[in-house]
Amino acid sequence: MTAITSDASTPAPPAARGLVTSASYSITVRLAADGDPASVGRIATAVGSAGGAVTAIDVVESRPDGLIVDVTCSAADAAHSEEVVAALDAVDNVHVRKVSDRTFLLHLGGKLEVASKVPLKTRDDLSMAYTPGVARVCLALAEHPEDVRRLTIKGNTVAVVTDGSAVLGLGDIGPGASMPVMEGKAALFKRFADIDAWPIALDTQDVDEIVRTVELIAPGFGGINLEDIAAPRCFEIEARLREKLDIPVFHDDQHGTAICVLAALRNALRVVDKSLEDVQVVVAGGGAAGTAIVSLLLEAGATKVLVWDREGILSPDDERLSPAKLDLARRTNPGCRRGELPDALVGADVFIGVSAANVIPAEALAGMNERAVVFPMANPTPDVDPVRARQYADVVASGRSDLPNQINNVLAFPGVFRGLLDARAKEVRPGMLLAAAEALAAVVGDDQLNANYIIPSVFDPAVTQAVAAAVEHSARAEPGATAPTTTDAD
Ligand SMILES: NC(=O)c1ccc[n+]([C@@H]2O[C@H](COP(=O)([O-])OP(=O)(O)OC[C@H]3O[C@@H](n4cnc5c(N)ncnc54)[C@H](O)[C@@H]3O)[C@@H](O)[C@H]2O)c1
Ligand SMILES: O=C(O)C[C@H](O)C(=O)O
Repeated sequence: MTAITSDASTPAPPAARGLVTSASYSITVRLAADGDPASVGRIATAVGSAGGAVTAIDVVESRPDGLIVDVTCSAADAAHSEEVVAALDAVDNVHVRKVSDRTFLLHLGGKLEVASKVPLKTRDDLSMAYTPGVARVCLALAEHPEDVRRLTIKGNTVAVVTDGSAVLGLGDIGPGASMPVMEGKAALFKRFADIDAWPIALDTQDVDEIVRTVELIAPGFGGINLEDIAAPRCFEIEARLREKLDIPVFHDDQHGTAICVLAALRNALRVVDKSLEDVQVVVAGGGAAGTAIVSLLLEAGATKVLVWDREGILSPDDERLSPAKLDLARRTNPGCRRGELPDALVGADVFIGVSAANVIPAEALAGMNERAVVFPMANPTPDVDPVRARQYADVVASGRSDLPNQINNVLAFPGVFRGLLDARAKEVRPGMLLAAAEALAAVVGDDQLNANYIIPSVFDPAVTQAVAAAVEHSARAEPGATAPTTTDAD
């Protein structure tokens, strides 16, 4: 648990600073209060006046002369948590005993465990689940390797593999520090698709070593989810693994994002009554997410896409470009248009931001066409302020959970892998990604669609089901994309 750090300056009240409380800055403060019945009310008032939100007050101990109380409340950030604690400490006859950060408490010991699916209560159980009975199953698999998916965890297990080089918006923080994200991803796989995923954080950023390591561990997995590996290394790693392995390899930061963006864009264009084939799209950020988004949009029928990155609008005649960006430029900008992001946005219908925080002011959107669609998705701070973007666009979506239209990969990857595993897919093909995006878009019915609801909630059970069914169907329809069916070894 981290200590909550102090800030010597006196900040303006949280509401005046535009702060919004969030469960991710949730604290539990243990307080000793006197026996005055009004104390609990004073405690709640103190939290509220400091801008915090009380979510629970639990009496831990009651004595004739006082109470020990746990107050749980949400704050807006770490500094604000400290203001809330200070406000509680200032209440007459109330003393702060301990402050716990609930997000850190939730991570104690990690977020995952392995559970046995078979009973191990008797010697008979042991004889079947382990030696000697297990040996017969091993020999059967040696004879019929195609049955490994059916008789082991392989058929329902995904490796979540990272090198810790591009973790969330945090950058290259290394394999150990990446583990909470990888564990979280595995927890989401289980929660939304009942897939047993395992975090694998590699202590190398060498492409050859990563490829070889994943190749070596692949026999025990039904799929590989590459996660938070920096571009352009991620492109080569994925391509080489796809070449070598007979299980699907899917870099979620690329393809999961692309599926969600295409789904959201399909619905946004329904709202503004424009078609993908006709709109001018501008993508900021030609990295992992941007490259995959562009590929899927082109696959889906988009004809006018420009990509902007550090070098300006990516153009095939720009000698500074890396091979990956050059390829992107060739596929999007044959006319060699040059300029900066505001130039690209003049006359554009759609802006998709997957670059970095605040790369343009909202005013730069003014040059876009009527009924513009703007998706600034850089996390945690979007490429352009999504609230101010509403002045210039009819539909706005971002990665933020505190605004409408949150685009998050969890809408896609659980269903994608559920479908791939159920189809016994050996590989991922573009048709499967397209099918996933169209199915995700279709979850929002005509009677639900509006500018603030272009993408469904991840808690809608129809989401994973629809994506999984579409991917499974698409995989089965693709010649050679699935493994042969099993024999009846039992
Ligand atoms: N669902 C989502 O909300 C979602 C999904 C994926 C990525 N993202 C966000 O999108 C962003 C990019 O992710 P990625 O995985 O593609 O990262 P990446 O590092 O592979 O790519 C980022 C690209 O943006 C460019 N870039 C960065 N800062 C720039 C600047 N100031 N000006 C111009 N170009 C700049 C980089 O050169 C790079 O090509 C991140 O903020 C990430 O959190 C959001
Ligand atoms: O995995 C996610 O949902 C987060 C996203 O990919 C991001 O990089 O911000």
